[in-house]
Amino acid sequence: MSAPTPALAPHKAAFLSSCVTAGALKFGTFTLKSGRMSPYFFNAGLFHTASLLDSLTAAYAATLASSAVDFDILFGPAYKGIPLAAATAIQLRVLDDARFGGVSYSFNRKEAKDHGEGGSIVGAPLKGKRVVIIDDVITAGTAIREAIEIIKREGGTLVGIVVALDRLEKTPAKEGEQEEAPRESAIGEVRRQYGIPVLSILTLDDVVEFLKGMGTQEDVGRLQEYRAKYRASD
Ligand SMILES: O=P(O)(O)OC[C@H]1O[C@H](OP(=O)(O)OP(=O)(O)O)[C@H](O)[C@@H]1O
Ligand SMILES: O=C(O)c1cc(=O)[nH]c(=O)[nH]1
Repeated sequence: MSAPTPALAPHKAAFLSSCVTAGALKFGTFTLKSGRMSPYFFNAGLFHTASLLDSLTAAYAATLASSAVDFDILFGPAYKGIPLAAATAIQLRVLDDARFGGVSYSFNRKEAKDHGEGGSIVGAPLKGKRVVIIDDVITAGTAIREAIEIIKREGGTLVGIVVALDRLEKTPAKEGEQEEAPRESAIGEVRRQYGIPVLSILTLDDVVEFLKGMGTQEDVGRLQEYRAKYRASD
């Protein structure tokens, strides 16, 4: 294996290296939630050691802190968003206690609890609060739209979204649309529809650049082919 390509910003190359250490970025053939077949897959669940979770959530915190988004609560959609939101809240406080010491986290249950405290929200109540969603990946946008509905229903105001990876891919074809026709990404749709920033630590372009320095010709070729086929118009 050779060193990462110099075209990447150092913090992105460092994060990609920890993806490789965690085994969280895989190349092969994967079925996505949307049903699309992808030659790569990002599994945030594999950042499960203290040091890997530290490096992943430090990258979320740095991305959010360098933006102008003002917020009260980090919301992590079940399941993978849960540890990401909680650990990012700690990272933000470590980064700047005066600015972020009062930040809370919150998440949903996939099934509502019918005993004890009951309900489907754990952590900070969202009512009247400015909420940032912290999740791993947005592809077709199904998961993020569910999270947005929960925040609305609970009376919170969505002010931003941060994901680890922007796959830069167009939404699946709706009825009557041709699969090959140009379309916006789910991230682009959400940005436009809600007028909020959707930030990412990495994009597919970064993964391709990184792989050029680390991977096989075959994997690079398959990623480039996939990107050409599914790249969004925005
Ligand atoms: O944009 P989409 O097409 O919806 O796909 C992306 C989402 O799918 C996965 O979550 P999943 O619902 O599988 O839940 P998990 O966090 O429990 O793995 C992934 O963690 C993203 O959140
Ligand atoms: O689209 C998905 O389902 C998806 C893609 C990906 O790279 N990682 C993930 O957890 N889900």
